[in-house]
Amino acid sequence: MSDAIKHECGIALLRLKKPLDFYKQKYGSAFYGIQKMYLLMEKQHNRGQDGAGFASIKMDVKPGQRYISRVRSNQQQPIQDIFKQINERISEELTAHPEYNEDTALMKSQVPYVGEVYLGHVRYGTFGKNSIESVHPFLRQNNWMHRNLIVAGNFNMTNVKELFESLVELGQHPKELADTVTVMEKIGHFLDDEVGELYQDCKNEGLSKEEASPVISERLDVARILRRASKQWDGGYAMAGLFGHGDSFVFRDPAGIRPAYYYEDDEIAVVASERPVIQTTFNVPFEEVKELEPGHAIIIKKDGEVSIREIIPSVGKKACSFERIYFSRGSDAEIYKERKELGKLVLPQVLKAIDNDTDNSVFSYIPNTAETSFFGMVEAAQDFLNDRKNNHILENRETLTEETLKELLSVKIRTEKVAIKDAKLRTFITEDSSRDDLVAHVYDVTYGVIKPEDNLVIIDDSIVRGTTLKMSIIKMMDRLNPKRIVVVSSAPQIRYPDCYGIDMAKLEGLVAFQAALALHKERGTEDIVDEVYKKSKAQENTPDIDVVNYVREFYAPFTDEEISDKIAELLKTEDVKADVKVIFQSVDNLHKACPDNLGDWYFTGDYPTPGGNRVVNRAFINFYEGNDARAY
Ligand SMILES: NC(=O)CC[C@H](N)C(=O)O
Repeated sequence: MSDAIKHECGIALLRLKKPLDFYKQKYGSAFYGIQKMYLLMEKQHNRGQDGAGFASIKMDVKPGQRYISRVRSNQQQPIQDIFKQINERISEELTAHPEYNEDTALMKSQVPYVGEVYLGHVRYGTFGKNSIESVHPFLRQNNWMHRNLIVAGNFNMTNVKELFESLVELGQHPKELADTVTVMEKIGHFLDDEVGELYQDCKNEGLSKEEASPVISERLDVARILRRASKQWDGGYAMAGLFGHGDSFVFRDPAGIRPAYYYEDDEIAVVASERPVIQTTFNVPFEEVKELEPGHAIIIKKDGEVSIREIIPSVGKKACSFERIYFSRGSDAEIYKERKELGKLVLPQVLKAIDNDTDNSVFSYIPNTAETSFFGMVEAAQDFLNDRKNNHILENRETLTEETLKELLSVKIRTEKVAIKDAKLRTFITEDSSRDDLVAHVYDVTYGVIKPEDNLVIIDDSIVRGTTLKMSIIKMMDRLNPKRIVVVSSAPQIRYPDCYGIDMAKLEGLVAFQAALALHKERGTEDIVDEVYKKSKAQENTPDIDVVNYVREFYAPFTDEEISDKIAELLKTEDVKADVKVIFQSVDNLHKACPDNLGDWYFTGDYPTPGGNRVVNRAFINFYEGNDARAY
């Protein structure tokens, strides 16, 4: 990915089902859980680097003992930072009290972070700022154990403002507008309600208040709380939560937009945003890590019982395809295959752009996420070349000599590592032209591998704004003097904003949008732009369910190729000598390659929740009115 998009978040929930001593005996450490959490989080660091947080719960402690620990950071290396803090704190205790090492129960009662239930989070914000207050997990404290709630999520709701207002209507006074607080308070409200009802039952059964507490924990119906809390949620989410007494859950939205995977055996239950993270941390095979179904929650009760419950009926799975294209680590067995397939499926268009001249073409990629699709593209190019060789041999069967055959077989697909990502260069000079020169050097190139008659084919996983392509990559490639630069996107054109957890909420930033706008200007069809605005404006107060995505009409007059060609024009600065072409995957091929992740709203405008249409509507109004704001 050459464009930096802040996106995603990662969650990790771990429940140790056995007493801590078990892990000490079997794995040699009472810190087993903390170490595994470190791995689960570090191996998801791709999902969030603005902040990281960790919370743990000790079960069955005596009144007066601390049982919830939490640490959060928004420092440069947030995961490292929180584990450094945890480590220092634990070391302090153990240095002062070496006897804890011998007694796990004592250690648990005295040393922070040592517990049975853990929740970790890595964050890229999609709402609000990057202050430490916005870093998950969020904590809602209470003197009743089961009313304590800790929440972290990979999510974005399209209707946070309405959710916030409905809390106010309930008589609440939320102390922040952070979306996570809003969601947490919703759960908290119904938790309180549930506890109230259960207490009434206990009272009717003749239990004292003290006796009622553990019974309430046991009977707490987490699925019911989630069902009631999520009634008005419109968005993509994998919400994770812990209750003070030890119950925990992860709940996935009814379209399965955000991912969640889990694994369970008799020692642990674990949930994470990506499958291979669980595979590698606990050394379990692919098949044993399950995907949480859309609209379902995994609920882990304090007694260790794990259940998968339907919370909201699924509206049809529309899992985010961007997870497959770019966000998730490519070490997932399926994702790896899918990315290769994306590279393979885009090749016919590439061949067209280079007039089938593979002999005078060098294939390369933008590091690192496009590497896998590059392998797929090259394998397909090799197949193409082999076919050509076959045909040639069959046609010239009579005249072939050993020498000509040898020569023929020596022809290969030329692949090179051309683009190199350099360390972030600080733009210390603010004067425009010097700054542009520095920006150009964000990528560097390998010299000496391109001939002047060559096509240089370079694949990227996707093109969002195109800024780095324009300001750096294409300029640097041009220094190698190729005849033509073909930029290939393994994903289709990004035309619409995201509102489900990727921070891509403004239309005017998208290069496909800029291209369509330029085409309207060029062809004098700006009345369509005005028309789309008028229609958008007219439905500003329409209920979400009835809002129509009129932004489609903005793109409708143009073919995909016309937009691609215009993008190429926009990305080619005056100084660039080579011919520049840009190629995008088709949406059909995307679905072919990633058949289980059909969520494609950023490419097609088909939003899987009603709130999506409101967001795209608002995004267009924002663009037209020059309002530089997120559309949710
Ligand atoms: N990327 C995400 O999932 C972000 C989570 C949440 N919306 C936040 O901004 O904190």
